[in-house]
Amino acid sequence: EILEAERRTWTINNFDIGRPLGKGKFGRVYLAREKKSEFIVALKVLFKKELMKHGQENVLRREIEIQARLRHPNCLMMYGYFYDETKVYLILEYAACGELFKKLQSVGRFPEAEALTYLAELTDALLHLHSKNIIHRDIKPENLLIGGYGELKLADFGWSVHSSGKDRKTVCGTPDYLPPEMCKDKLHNKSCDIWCAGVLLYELLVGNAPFEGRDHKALFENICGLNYRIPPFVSSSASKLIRDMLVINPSKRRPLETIARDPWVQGQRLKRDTLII
Ligand SMILES: Clc1ccc(CN2CCN(c3c(Br)cnc4[nH]c(-c5ccc(CN6CCOCC6)cc5)nc34)CC2)cc1
Repeated sequence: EILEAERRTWTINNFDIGRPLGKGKFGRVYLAREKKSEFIVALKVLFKKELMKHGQENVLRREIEIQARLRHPNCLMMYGYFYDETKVYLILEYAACGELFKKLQSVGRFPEAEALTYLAELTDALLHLHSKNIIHRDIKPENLLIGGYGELKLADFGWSVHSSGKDRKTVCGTPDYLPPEMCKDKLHNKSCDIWCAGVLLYELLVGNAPFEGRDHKALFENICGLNYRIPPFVSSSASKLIRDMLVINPSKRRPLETIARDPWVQGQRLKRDTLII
């Protein structure tokens, strides 16, 4: 019944508010329960004043319009939204196992099968977005959540955009993850998500991002010069996959379709049939 609620107007009184799940620049996310259905959600509360002060209104507008269109097991659902005079509220799916980067921090780096399972799930989510002509553009561990079955959930579509064929210009994303074309002349398209998925795979397997630099200039030089090393503990198959995605020329990057269908990747995928309590 929460889905039929899309047409309903929600207010904060429909929810019991639980513990805070995290704080962001423009607001907070709370665990919450819809009173009638007792359905558990994550309620993202954003302060209008803060959003206006930093000109983030259209980032939020895009996040809402894009997330409302997505229905995929590896994309965090948005069930609805509402606002009052000071705040905007997004009613989001609750990912029971938290944030991927927190898990990465606590384990250091993931075993290959787990890292490749996350990559395969991210690829499935990105193929869903690309099928709707949406580029995410800001893939990084901070924007990836883990659902109750341990599955990856792509979240935070604030920087996503419709890529209706013509290339985009807005520079966005996280410096470590920026593809070369976004560091240089800023024209980019869907293949920037392939680069970011490659940076993510590296970070999940190694524990830190491939490109570093004491400042943005040094970082961009390393990105555009493809200056990174893959440590010896990474298998040759995983190394080859990383090298096939971290390619300067966007059109030469390995297409996501072939990654999702790669027999070795499929063979590594963990089963996601046990709820993690
Ligand atoms: Cl405005 C803003 C405010 C905060 C943030 C940062 N996070 C963004 C993601 N948030 C969550 C969303 Br959206 C949806 N489902 C979630 N589920 C969780 C979550 C779930 C469980 C935990 C508890 N950990 C689970 C793993 O084991 C250790 C304990 C921690 C976080 N966070 C979110 C939490 C806050 C981003 C933007």
